[in-house]
Amino acid sequence: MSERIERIGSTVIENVRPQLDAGRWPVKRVEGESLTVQADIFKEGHDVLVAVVRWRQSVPRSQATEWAEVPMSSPKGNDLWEGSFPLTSNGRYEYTVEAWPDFFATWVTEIKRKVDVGRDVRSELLEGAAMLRAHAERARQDGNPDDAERMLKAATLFDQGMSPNAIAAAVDPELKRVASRYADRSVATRYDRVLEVFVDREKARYGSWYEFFPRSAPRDGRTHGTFKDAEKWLPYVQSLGFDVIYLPPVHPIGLKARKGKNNSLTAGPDDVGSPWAIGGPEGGHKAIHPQLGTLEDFARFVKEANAQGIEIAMDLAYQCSPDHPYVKEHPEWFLHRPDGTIKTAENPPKRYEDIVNFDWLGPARDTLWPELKSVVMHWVNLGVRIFRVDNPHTKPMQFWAWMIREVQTERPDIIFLAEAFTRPKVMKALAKLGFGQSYSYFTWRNFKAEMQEYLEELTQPPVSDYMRANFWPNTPDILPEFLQRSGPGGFRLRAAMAATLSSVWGMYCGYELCEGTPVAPGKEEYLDSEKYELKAWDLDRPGNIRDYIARLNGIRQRHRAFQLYDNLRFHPSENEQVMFYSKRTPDGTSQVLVAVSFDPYNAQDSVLYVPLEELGIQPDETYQVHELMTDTRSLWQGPTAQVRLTPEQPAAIWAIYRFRRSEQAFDYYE
Ligand SMILES: O=P(O)(O)O[C@H]1O[C@H](CO)[C@@H](O[C@H]2O[C@H](CO)[C@@H](O)[C@H](O)[C@H]2O)[C@H](O)[C@H]1O
Repeated sequence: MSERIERIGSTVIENVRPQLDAGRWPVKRVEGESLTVQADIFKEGHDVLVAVVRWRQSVPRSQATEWAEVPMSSPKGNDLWEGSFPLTSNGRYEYTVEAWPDFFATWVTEIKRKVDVGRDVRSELLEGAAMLRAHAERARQDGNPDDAERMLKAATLFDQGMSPNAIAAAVDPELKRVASRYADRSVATRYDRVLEVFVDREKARYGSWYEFFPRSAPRDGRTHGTFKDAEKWLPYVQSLGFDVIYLPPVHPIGLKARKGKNNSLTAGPDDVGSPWAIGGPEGGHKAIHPQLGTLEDFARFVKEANAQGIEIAMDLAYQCSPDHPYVKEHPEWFLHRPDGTIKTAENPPKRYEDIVNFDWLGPARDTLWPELKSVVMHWVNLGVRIFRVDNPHTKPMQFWAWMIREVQTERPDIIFLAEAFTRPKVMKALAKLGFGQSYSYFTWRNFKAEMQEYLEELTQPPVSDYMRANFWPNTPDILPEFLQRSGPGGFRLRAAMAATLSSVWGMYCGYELCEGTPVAPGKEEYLDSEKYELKAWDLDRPGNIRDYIARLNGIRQRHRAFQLYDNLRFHPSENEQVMFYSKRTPDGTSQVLVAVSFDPYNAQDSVLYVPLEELGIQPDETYQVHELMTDTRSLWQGPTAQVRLTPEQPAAIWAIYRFRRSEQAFDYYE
């Protein structure tokens, strides 16, 4: 028989899920969750089947465990089986499925039927006795003599022929349970793949990001900031409720081909250059820009931020200014033109004249790749645990797959965010191969139907099994057209959407000030972009929406439903300008409803259809809602509610409280 046919086994295990691309990549979960594994399992005939999920933790190696098993069940009896195992800690786990026929249990089922219709079962009892002796032998070998004894006693009784005692023993559920432990697993089928799940720490799923340029920290637009200046921003960022600070590159910046203000190709003597043009005489990817400080200053900044409950996400831009030490020391790492010059980089239609690219798959990759991994580990050793990876889609997939797996095998707590705005399949492939978070098209979804359709795709399996979209209403590269015309109402509503639709969101400094002037009509770049100059940020600027942002983040912190990613459900709202959705924790202890307007200019009214059944509310039940943006409470009853949203309050966020009858009185719970 061919190996292929052999592998089917007598018990068939098919359609094991979750699994990604035939098991090529791990699915993703977060520590504290469990993984529910499902499979279609069946066998010819009517044998009773037993199935288990086999699992073990494989990374970190210091916590690797032996294979363990959890039972699977098929509650509906339709050959669909499932079982769950706990993902208690950050790392990589393996799992597979095994199933086998339990012949003794089958025998019990059959003998019951025969006895019920008065058949002579003497011969069947002898078969049962033989089976129990084989089971007893396995029990003895496993070191369980008591179980062996119990089965042998029943076998002796069966040998003595048909008696009320023998029949009673044959159908005794306890005997069946004991025997089942020693079923003959040499006939088991094991699913022919070992699958993986990568279990991130919670920060991969829930976080509120704030981006700022530390070199602008003094806020006068003239003085180059240091990490010590940036430390002074920590209380500000904290007051807005953010818990991750993402810093654009903090390395020395090249002089050759340095860009000037507003992306000009000629820089003046005082121009600071784009921080993504990494590398100068002072060092490259492992060095700190001398005007920002020293490595020690950086490490201190990270420590101070951590002490204030904020993690630092570092930019990982694998590219070099022509002045980078690598260019001189390792010319073999770069892509050269036929005339011998090194090629400059681009992300069409954008051109990056101040940087050059590595020759990713060239003959020197065996030294290049380990060096690039060592860049990550260098910063990890200084306390960084999150990396925002610049333009990963312009580098080969196999490099990322290798690099992320290598890093996370040593340090599973490291999280990588893919800054890839490109074709959907490419973005998904990056997520599959290991990026724990991804940028998304949220930034450009301006209408209800397209937003709902996109979110439904992102937050449901199979995509939610491997991709977590981090929603950014702006970045230093992107001032969306919508915000250029919307006024503060638009800034409020886009922030409310980002912060309540996804459990991970972020914004770039200036958003809270409603900064919305483009470099030119029809362009998405900011005028006087901070990418090329120091900025004088007046954080108290009139018309700012700091309180609004802080309130949104505070709600996210207090209401756990917002901290989960795949729990978003849309519900009908009669007005096309108003989107209505809910989020709840699986145990129902946190449940929220959100209505948000797409109109930054006018008030919008809508009738909302409350998903009473999903929220566990009876049709005639009165429940309390607490609108969290305005801190107002109301009593609702029935399947509809009315909302008015305005540019000042474009989102309503309700926590739901149900009345519970206690012995003394009614009290309510979330
Ligand atoms: O290409 P993306 O739109 O994904 O943008 C990211 O990568 C760019 C290249 O690193 C980066 O561009 C900035 O740095 C370049 C190199 O110094 C410079 O030539 C560009 O003008 C500047 O915008 C961009 O900021 C980053 O988000």
